[in-house]
Amino acid sequence: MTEESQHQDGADDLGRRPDQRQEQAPQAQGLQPEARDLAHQVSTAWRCVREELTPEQRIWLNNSKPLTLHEHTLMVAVPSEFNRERLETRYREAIETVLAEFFGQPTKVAVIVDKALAEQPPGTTPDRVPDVGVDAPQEAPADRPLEAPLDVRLRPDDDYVEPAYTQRDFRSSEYGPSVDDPLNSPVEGLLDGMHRPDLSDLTPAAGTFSPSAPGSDPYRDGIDRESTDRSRRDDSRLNPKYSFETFVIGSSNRFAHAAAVAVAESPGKAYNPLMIYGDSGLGKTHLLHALGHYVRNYFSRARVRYVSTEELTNDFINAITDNKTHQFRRKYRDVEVLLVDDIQFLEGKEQTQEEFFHTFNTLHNAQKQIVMTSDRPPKLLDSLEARLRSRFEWGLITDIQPPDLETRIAILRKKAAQERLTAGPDVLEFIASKIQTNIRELEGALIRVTAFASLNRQQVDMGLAEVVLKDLIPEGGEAQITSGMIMGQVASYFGLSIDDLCGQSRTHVLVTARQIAMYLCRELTDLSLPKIGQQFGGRDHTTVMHADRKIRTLMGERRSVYNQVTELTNRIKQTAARG
Ligand SMILES: Nc1ncnc2c1ncn2[C@@H]1O[C@H](COP(=O)(O)OP(=O)(O)OP(=O)(O)O)[C@@H](O)[C@H]1O
Repeated sequence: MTEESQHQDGADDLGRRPDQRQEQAPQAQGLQPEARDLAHQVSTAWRCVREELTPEQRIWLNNSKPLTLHEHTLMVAVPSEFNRERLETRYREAIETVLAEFFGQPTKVAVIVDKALAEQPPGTTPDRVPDVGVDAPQEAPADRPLEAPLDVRLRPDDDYVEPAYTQRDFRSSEYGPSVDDPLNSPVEGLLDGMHRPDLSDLTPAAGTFSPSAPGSDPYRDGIDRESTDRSRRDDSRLNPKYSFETFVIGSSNRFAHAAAVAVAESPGKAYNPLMIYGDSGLGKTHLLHALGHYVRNYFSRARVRYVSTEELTNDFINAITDNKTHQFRRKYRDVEVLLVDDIQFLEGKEQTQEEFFHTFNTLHNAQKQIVMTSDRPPKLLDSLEARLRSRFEWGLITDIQPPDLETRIAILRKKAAQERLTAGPDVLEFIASKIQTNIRELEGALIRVTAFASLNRQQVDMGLAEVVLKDLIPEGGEAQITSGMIMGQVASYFGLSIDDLCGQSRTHVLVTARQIAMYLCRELTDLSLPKIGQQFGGRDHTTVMHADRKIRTLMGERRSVYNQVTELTNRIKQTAARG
């Protein structure tokens, strides 16, 4: 669904009815009409809020800036955590009442902190979206404060604006995990990729990255040291490569990213739960891990747990079988942040739903943060209990859409730099133009191209990229590929049976064939790691992850593996195309 797609009732994705869309912003220059319209709506809505609030309420809006409207949520930046808390706890209702009236339907307000706004004298921040070139109507001058609420800028908590992307931050035992703790020491890859991302015009609000002040860490005090240490010894199972620094922001994921940052800055306080939904391979898991890293790095004592829904279900089944439900509950309830991936897999699992319902309530009541991802918005999770679905809608729901061409190029550029792959801008653009809907496939294509060049000791140029991608993308578009197809083709290619692939034998040929099959399942299907593991004789998701990484590496090192993978990909795609 694109931003401008239409709903049956004629409203677009922003919830605007046709009559509302007629009210165009006057003479906005340099933007597409839709963007101008949106910019105008957002700034006018925020101006209405200002006008409707009482003077005491209004002073808390000084130096605020409306950013964007996404579905039924208006996102606004304010200069400090203090302002944000005020707006959220005291004035949210008043603001949302005005917004509902303005947009003609319930509209939420989502507040993030941009400390750069504090540098502007109160009243100078325009109530307009930050797009250059929007010729929004003149704003009414902001009210002068009756008292100076923004003196909060002088509080030590809010003074702290350490740049977020320095190695020192992550080594610092003050803001981050202790360096003595081997599990918490800076992780390989995290520091490698620790440059400021090239966000340029893709950045929503630089200030959203400012970490909270050390003194504002709600988890520094009051948490039993022993339980904290115990939990930090526990692996929170976050992939070090999935951080905010390595996440490229574009219009397709800007809101989801900003929401994730807002939650990471104030776990349990900002939006609870946060639900990120979207199709496969668009970065939901990446954002979930990034949020987890951020919390672990900046709230030194917060316990973060990441789990896929399939593992959660397996864990629960094991807990019942082994009579260990007590341990299960502690594992998932004694945390400050619970990250649950692919919650759609709870569908049809009634007992796990029941247990998760109680876990959710316990965490939510204790103001512990819950973040979930799904392939659909909660209201489309048909086979989920209504009480769970409605709880998933309590907080903030945001989607991720397929990235546009510029974002795809930026992702490839970042990936190439991260993995030290050499490919010119024309090649990156070519790959990005060919693969449009799945970022995992986009990355896979880059790896294929660079691996082929490395094996043949050739430059990565357009000719080479065309040859490699021609094999990868069959004429006539994508056909549905299943794990069964992949396993069948791999088994017959290596002269094995499917039982062999799923069995326990560890002969060299079998291990390679099994790993290639797992890699291809990851690359060519939407199956999650645990689901792939299940198909291969109930193996753990970490085995699949290992296979995926190993084959990616071997493809660049061994011609035989590269050829096998390429040949198999062709055969599988041809089989799928034949139906
Ligand atoms: N905006 C982005 N910037 C950089 N890399 C990205 C971005 N979005 C996705 N990726 C990369 O694309 C790959 C797939 O992303 P991820 O696994 O997070 O997708 P997903 O939406 O969770 O998919 P699934 O639903 O299949 O689990 C990952 O390697 C991730 O790092």
